[in-house]
This record gives sequence, C-alpha cells and structure tokens, in this order.
Amino acid sequence: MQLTAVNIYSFSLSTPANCRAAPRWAGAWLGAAAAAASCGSTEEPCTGGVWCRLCTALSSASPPEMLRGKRVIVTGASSGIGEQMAYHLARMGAHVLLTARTEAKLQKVVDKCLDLGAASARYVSGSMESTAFAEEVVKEAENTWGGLDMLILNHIGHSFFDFFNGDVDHVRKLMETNFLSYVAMTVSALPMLKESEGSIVVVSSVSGKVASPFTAPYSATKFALEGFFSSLRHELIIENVNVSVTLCILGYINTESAVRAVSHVIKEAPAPKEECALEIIRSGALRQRELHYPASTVTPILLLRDFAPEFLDGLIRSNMRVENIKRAPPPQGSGH
Ligand SMILES: NC(=O)C1=CN([C@@H]2O[C@H](COP(=O)(O)OP(=O)(O)OC[C@H]3O[C@@H](n4cnc5c(N)ncnc54)[C@H](OP(=O)(O)O)[C@@H]3O)[C@@H](O)[C@H]2O)C=CC1
Ligand SMILES: C[C@H](CCC(=O)NCCS(=O)(=O)O)[C@H]1CC[C@H]2[C@@H]3C(=O)C[C@@H]4C[C@H](O)CC[C@]4(C)[C@H]3CC[C@]12C
Repeated sequence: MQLTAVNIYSFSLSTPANCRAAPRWAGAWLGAAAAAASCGSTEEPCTGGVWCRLCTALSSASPPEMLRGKRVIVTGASSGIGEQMAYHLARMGAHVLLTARTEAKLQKVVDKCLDLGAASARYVSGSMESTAFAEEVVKEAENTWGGLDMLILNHIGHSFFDFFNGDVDHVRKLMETNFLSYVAMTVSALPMLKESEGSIVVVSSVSGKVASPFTAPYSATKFALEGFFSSLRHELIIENVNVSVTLCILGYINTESAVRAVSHVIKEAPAPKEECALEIIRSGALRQRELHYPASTVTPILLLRDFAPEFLDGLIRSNMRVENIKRAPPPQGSGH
C-alpha cells in the first residue's frame, strides 16, 4: 500500500486515488502530489460514501493541516457542538467567523479560539429567524476574507421535547430558523464556495431520517434539510460544480441543552460533544456524503428503518420513559 500521509492532529490521513471523494479535496487542498497518490487497493472500489471500507479506514484520521488558513463559518457557535467545532478549527489554524444570538458568549468563544491558535476569529450576533441576518453573516465573510472555504450550518432555534400542542406558529418559526436560514446562507455563499471548491456541512439528526415521538416540529425541519440538500447535491454534481455537501446524522449528544431537554426521558447515554464536533469537521473536510455519529447507534437505526420499520418504531417508544413527559398547555386559540 502506497499512501500519502498528511500531518495530523493525533492520527494520519491519506488520499487514495481510487476514492471518488478524495481527488476533489486532494486536488484543491493538498496539491497535485497528494492527488496523484494511490492506496493501490483493488479490493473495494470507492463509492465516495460512508460505506467504503477504504474511506472508513481513512476516516480514523483527522484533517487539521487541510484546514490551516481555511475560511470557515460556524453557525450556532456560542454553545454545544458549534462551540466545540470552533475550538477544533482554531487548533487547526483556520480563520473562523462565528455566529449565534448571544454576544457575550460569542465573545468568550472568540477569545478562546484566538488563544488556541486560530488564524483569525470574529463573530456576528443575531437571530437566524430572519433570512436577512443569515445573508448578512455571509456578506461579513465576503467583506472580511473575500472568499469562503467551508460553511458549517449547525444552529437550531428553541424547541420542546413534548407532545405536539398544535402550535402552528412555533412550527413556522422553527422552519424559518432551522431550515430556511440554512437555505438562505447556502444561496448567498455558493458563489464563494464555487470559487474555492469548498464545502457545505449541514448538521442534522436521526430525527431527520426517522421520526420519534415528542419532536414533531424539530423533526420536520430536519427532514426538510435532507430533502433540500440531497437534491442540491445532485444538481451540483450534474453541473460539475465542485462544492461538496455533507449531511451529518447525529444521535443523542451530551450538550447542555439536549441533556436538559431529554435526560429524564431518553434512557441511552449521550455521546461526547467534543468528539462529535471533530467528526463533523473531518467529514466535511473529507467531502463525505454523510456522517453517522455515533455510528454504533445511528447506523443500526437507519438499517432497521429500511428493513424493519415497525419493529424500530416499537423500539424507539420502549426506550423512552414516556411517563416522565409533562404535557405543556396548548397555545391560546389553537382549539385543542
Ligand atoms: N445535542 C444533540 O443531542 C443533538 C444535536 N443535533 C444537532 O446538532 C446541532 C447543534 O446542537 P446542540 O449543540 O445540541 O445545540 P445547542 O442548543 O447547544 O446550541 C444551539 C446554538 O444555536 C444558537 N441559536 C439558538 N437559537 C438561535 C437563533 N434563533 N438564531 C441563531 N442562533 C441560534 C444558540 O446560541 P444562542 O442561544 O446564543 O443564539 C447555540 O449557539 C443542531 O443542529 C442539532 O439539531 C442533532 C442530533 C442530536
Ligand atoms: C429538544 C432538543 C432541542 C433543545 C433546544 O431547544 N435547543 C436549542 C436551545 S436554545 O434555543 O436555548 O439555544 C433537541 C435537540 C437535539 C434533539 C435530539 C436529537 O436530534 C437526537 C435524537 C433524535 C431522536 O429522534 C429523538 C431523541 C433525540 C435525542 C433528540 C431529542 C430532542 C433534542 C435533544
């Protein structure tokens, strides 16, 4: 096996020539030498997806050198997984533009990013309920950097883990925050991403693939992301546009807001946000189609969805302490 290794965080990364996903980023980010490398494997031709054994082996690597000096927007970066992504990117020497609503938290994250070694770090605060703000964030990147390499769409608006109470306004607001703003940022960023042959990373959930109780509005926004960005991926490929779209399918992660919302109901232990954040960055840098994290729970769920959907539905309900859900009152005028 002949591999081109790239300096790595704690592992090593190689670029196989028979991997359809690799030459794209290898050519653009690592130079012709890396792109010409070959792993020589004839065992399993790569599909460019998460199922390729070769890619899976390679994905035990982290891509910090690939991100050095790259210009990255991270949304929802004031807490949780977004905050952790900002720190990883900073350690990798990227330029980061962070956004969320709470200015005080963003300032702290920016300060820490600078301490950790970010090439530069700044923030724009505002609410993604407005597509005008979503566009403003991308404009800020254009004005500051004159380009963009990676757009990480991660924020979510507040939702409830509860029976759906008939609040249509909440569903509309959540669609605007969790879905429409993602579309608006992508539209504004595409010219710069085409220019840099960059990447779009969409942070979604198992809830965007399989519905569970108590997440109706949230789940709807995540299913919408899958439909929109999977269609967009097709169109970019048809038009030979070298911008990758990575959809991150996450299970339960130990962020404060998630643990607060569901720990009294969900029996399983959450996966660590730090590792999750690193996996998201890696999957984007490697231009993977999808990330499943943690794979040990997400991958079996997706298999059961296709082969035994009713069994899966029963399993989902039986893994919840439904008796611990305290119904919130319906909104006024909902007729419930
Ligand atoms: N944690 C989990 O178990 C899972 C998470 N995911 C996904 O991972 C991503 C991150 O989740 P997680 O880290 O847990 O979330 P957090 O609640 O920790 O973070 C949410 C972020 O979004 C920001 N935000 C909230 N409302 C708005 C708004 N209206 N406009 C702009 N920004 C806003 C928050 O900052 P501020 O309040 O300052 O605006 C914060 O930075 C989400 O896409 C989520 O769906 C998927 C599966 C599981
Ligand atoms: C209910 C959680 C959303 C909490 C929230 O409102 N965050 C924003 C806070 S802020 O406005 O103050 O900033 C849900 C977020 C992630 C969900 C979990 C998930 O996506 C994975 C699982 C999917 C499965 O279908 C249901 C259980 C999940 C653990 C799911 C539970 C609800 C969330 C924690």
